[in-house]
Amino acid sequence: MTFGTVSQHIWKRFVHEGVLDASRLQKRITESWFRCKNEGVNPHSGVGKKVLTGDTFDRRKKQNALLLDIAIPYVEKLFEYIKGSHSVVLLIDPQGYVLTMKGDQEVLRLAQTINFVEGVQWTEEEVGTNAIGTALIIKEPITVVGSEHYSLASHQWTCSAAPICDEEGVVMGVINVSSPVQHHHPLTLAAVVSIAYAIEREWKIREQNDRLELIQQSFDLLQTNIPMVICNRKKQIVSASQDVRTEVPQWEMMKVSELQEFRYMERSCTPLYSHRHGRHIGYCIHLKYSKHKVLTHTKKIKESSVSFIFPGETGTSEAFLRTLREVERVAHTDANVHIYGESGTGKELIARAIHQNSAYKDGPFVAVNCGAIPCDLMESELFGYVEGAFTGARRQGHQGKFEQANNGTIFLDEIGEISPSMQVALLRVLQEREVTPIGGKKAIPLNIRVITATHRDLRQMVQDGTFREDLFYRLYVFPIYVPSLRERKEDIPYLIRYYCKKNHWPVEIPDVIMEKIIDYDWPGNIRELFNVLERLRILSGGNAPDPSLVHHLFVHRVGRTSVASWDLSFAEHHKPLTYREELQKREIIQALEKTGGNASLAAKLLNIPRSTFYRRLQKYQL
Ligand SMILES: Nc1ncnc2c1ncn2[C@@H]1O[C@H](COP(=O)(O)OP(=O)(O)OP(=O)(O)O)[C@@H](O)[C@H]1O
Repeated sequence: MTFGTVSQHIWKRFVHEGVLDASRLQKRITESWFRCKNEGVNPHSGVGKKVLTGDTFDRRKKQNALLLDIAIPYVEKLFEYIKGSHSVVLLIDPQGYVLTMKGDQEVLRLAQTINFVEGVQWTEEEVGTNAIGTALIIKEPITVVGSEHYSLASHQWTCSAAPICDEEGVVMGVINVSSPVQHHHPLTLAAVVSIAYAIEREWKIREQNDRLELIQQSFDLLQTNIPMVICNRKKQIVSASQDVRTEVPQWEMMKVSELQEFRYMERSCTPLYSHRHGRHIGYCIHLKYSKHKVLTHTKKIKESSVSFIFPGETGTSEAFLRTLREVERVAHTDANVHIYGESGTGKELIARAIHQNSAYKDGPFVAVNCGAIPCDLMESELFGYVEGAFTGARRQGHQGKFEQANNGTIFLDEIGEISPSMQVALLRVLQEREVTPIGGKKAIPLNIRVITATHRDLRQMVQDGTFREDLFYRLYVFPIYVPSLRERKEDIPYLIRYYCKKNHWPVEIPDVIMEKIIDYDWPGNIRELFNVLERLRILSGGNAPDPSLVHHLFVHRVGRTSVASWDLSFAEHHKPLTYREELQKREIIQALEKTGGNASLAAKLLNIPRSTFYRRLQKYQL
């Protein structure tokens, strides 16, 4: 039997054999099916399991009072016009709970048979691909028809949903219309999109009105001799006392937590309610001024009552904070994460942050640079080998990276560089969640979080046929973009302070150098910035850098930007070497010179294994 665009045959092949001809399915549905498979959603069920009732449901409705207040009249209006068309209209909260449901009686009864009722949580994780849950993840409107649903229980249904977002793109809820599949109407999606848009506009007007009221209330609340701010519900500042306004030039709509950078700490926080409608609209926050600036290597970010550890400098740019919010969202799940962004932007640090904030945090974090391992060594590096597996194998065998990372996280950097045969082997390990060392007979079960990264466009590689599509969907479950330093220039002063503190170099960078640094394009991103600082520190002999050093730093012109002479190599390859790496490179060149270019002898001379020597040759492009 065929419903909508997908035949049951395609669905069956995917759920039973994992085989999918993606050209037969729309992209969003394909991606969602892979997500469901990875999450272990049961394709043969799909009946609602988590249903809130009584007090718990009332509490949830209270939490979403504003959404309900704005959206209910639209839900009712829509229902008035689609009554008798065998449909139900639903309003859903950001966590996927159905807050209200209006519909034709016979359809409500049918919905009850799969527990599609008020209070149920209707997310991808609970019931598989469906318009509501999938719209919540992709933040786009979507229609899901018949067998496009991942789980069997919804195969008789067609659903169209549109997310309701605030001005910053945060999902506030979802509006959805569902019908038995034989009553599918192609224009339903247009209707839900229009309703979502109308709700968003009204939401915006209400927020503006609440903001005006907060400003009015602040006339009475703000006292000139006490530092304090008035904020909206998201703790963004709408009004501030005179001293805060003077000390913090960009205070307007800044998050209260960011005031820490200006030495203001939160002392007390009182909720404020509207005199017009009585709902909670914001906070009055008393501050205290600290003598010392708060600067930590490990920052705790408090956002919407979830705490999150980041082992580096966060800065204040929206671009990077957006990335951190994604990290925070995905860290506690099991989803495979793919991190992409230019070289040196901090992809490995992001991977570490995910590990440290996940359930695997007590296990190992094993990073593997797939681009640095020669093709023929890759399999033994990743999967290990047993004693006597091949000529030249170590006596006691070798534990592979997957096994080393068991119960923790494996970070496969430069995943785009692995060979086609390795892609097949990796896919097998990911599918079966076990690894068999070369020459071994026993498979080792894996309980592991997999994070991958690349500076290349993996999607393009799939289109070009150089990266397997099935492996791509396994790895690309939750992509995270790390912005380049050019996109977050306001973070540069924070990163400089971070570097100085970490290297016990308590100096002020002269304005003239700071300006040059901020002006520069940073093709090698944070790695290049730290490299430049390291040079600056060495040239200054550990003292405060002299402004005249600016001329020594920027002497040659390469391409469109000026770079220092010692930076020519990385400007060309877009990947700067650290000071240690440069020493290592020099040692290798000297050893090769001494041995007349004989690699084995050079490796012996340096007292390192030949495989390491070859890896370094490749790394330094010698
Ligand atoms: N937010 C940050 N705070 C402090 N240090 C950072 C930050 N981001 C990156 N770094 C530092 O910059 C350097 C490069 O970072 P990292 O190796 O994570 O980048 P990458 O994107 O993985 O690079 P590649 O693509 O070349 O592997 C490292 O020394 C790292 O510690």
